[in-house]
Amino acid sequence: MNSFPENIFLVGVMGAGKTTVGRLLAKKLGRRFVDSDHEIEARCGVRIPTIFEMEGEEGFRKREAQVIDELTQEKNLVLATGGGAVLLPENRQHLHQRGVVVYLRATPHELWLRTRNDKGRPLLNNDDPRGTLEKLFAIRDPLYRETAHHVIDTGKPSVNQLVNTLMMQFELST
Ligand SMILES: Nc1ncnc2c1ncn2[C@@H]1O[C@H](COP(=O)(O)OP(=O)(O)O)[C@@H](O)[C@H]1O
Ligand SMILES: O=C(O)C1=C[C@@H](OP(=O)(O)O)[C@@H](O)[C@H](O)C1
Ligand SMILES: [Mg+2]
Repeated sequence: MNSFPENIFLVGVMGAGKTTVGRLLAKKLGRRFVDSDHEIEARCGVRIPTIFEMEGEEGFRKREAQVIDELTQEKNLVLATGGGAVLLPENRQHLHQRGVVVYLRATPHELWLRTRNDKGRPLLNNDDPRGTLEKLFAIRDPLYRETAHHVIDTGKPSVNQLVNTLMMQFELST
């Protein structure tokens, strides 16, 4: 038995490292890892951009809320959410109340460097992805802070360093 929190939920803007850090953290803790985007894709049988094309962002958000409600009721899970998961109050509440939430934070510039070659994020497939990230950061940063129990800067440290820092932080705070 270890003293780590039962559920760990990662939030943050696109490119913060939720999927990458979450997967390694779960491996080190021997926990199940789920990414809400991957779960939505598995249920729909199509990739995220196709869901946005067919149902718009609104349709995607409904699917995301359903998946987050279900997954947050599990135990011993590391969950990487999509960057927009905090937009709905019900998601913020479920995440905050059902696990320990970590906000992986980075600057819009750092986020842009990490996402600029990846076409799998429909909200960034426009002429000004950098400006979009700045706007999303401004709107969502307060929502991530409201939802999270911990905030950690991910701009400089490696994925390994972040996972080690998180494991130490959980050990100290439980
Ligand atoms: N701490 C980090 N240092 C360097 N690159 C990172 C770091 N965290 C994530 N990345 C890279 O950034 C990209 C986006 O990471 P990802 O985990 O998909 O972010 P998110 O799920 O938050 O959108 C990936 O190519 C990943 O390898
Ligand atoms: O920020 C957002 O609204 C989104 C973030 C994406 O996940 P990542 O944050 O893992 O890239 C994915 O859920 C979808 O493209 C929408
Ligand atoms: Mg992700």
